[in-house]
Amino acid sequence: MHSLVVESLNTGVLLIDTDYRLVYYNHFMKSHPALKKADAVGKNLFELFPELPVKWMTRKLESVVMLDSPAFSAWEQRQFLFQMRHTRPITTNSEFMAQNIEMQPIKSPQGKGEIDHICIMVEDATDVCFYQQKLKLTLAELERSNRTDGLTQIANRRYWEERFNTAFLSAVRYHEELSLILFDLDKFKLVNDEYGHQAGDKVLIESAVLIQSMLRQHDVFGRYGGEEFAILLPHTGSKGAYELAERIRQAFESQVIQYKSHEIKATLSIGVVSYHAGVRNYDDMLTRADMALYQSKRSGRNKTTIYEAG
Ligand SMILES: Nc1nc2c(ncn2[C@@H]2O[C@H](COP(=O)(O)OP(=O)(O)OP(=O)(O)O)[C@@H](O)[C@H]2O)c(=O)[nH]1
Repeated sequence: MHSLVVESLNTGVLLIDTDYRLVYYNHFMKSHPALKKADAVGKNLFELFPELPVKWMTRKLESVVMLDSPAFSAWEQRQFLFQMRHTRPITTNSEFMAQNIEMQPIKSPQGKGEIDHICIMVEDATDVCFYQQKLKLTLAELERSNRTDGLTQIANRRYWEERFNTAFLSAVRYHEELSLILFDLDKFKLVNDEYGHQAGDKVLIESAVLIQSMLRQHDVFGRYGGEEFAILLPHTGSKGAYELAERIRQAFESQVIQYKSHEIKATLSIGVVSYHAGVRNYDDMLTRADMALYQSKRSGRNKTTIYEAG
């Protein structure tokens, strides 16, 4: 009767002796290729299952016998010990069953009161593993979309400001160089009025792609407002920032955006500011970049102005 119950379990059960020879395995374990043949009983565990991590598992099994206490292996650390295909109708990142394993010391009734066997239980954790992976991916995607501007797919204002704040504190603390480029599309209202809002959107999207391609990995490019963008340049002084701003302005000026039968051209007005002792705080730096940008607009647009103190 007992063996019938163990046979029908939806958990794998293996019984081995203290020389690691297989004594018994239940029906669940028969889906393992090594146990498909009838002559597995009596064979050494590690010969039967070459996928087992011998050193690690021997240590575990020794401790089960020596300490008379169970040992475990969770799928989070080792996805499986026994390489068995899972039978779930779901797509996971592995064709193999995720397993939680428990190794229990056994004193057989006919023995001398010492531990003479170890029972290894194999629980199928594929479902949990699958849903955890899915949750992890969903959370990562949520985090990404929380910091991304929906139209241009670059950093949104909140995330950009967060990064700017951190970079600013680091520049103050470690006396690092830090620059900021703020820019705004010129007469963008006319683009919308002349070609429609969708055309305007396309200009914003393609402009973001063009500019992103000109930046370094550590630069943080964000959409600051409607047609206003900001680039944070860590470890960059005013000369480097100005040169990059000019490169961007010129590339932008030469860019032609195709929308239906229209060829749309646009220009940028840019303000550049670099961190130096006179800058009191984060807002101060932004205000100065904004003043430089305004100066570019006032002096005819399609210009780069670097903020000069005084
Ligand atoms: N298509 C589109 N237009 C936007 C978006 N966000 C802001 N705008 C438009 O950008 C225009 C900004 O206009 P203004 O602030 O007057 O500035 P401007 O026309 O660029 O003129 P200057 O900045 O003075 O050169 C407005 O028409 C907004 O509707 C957007 O996501 N998509």
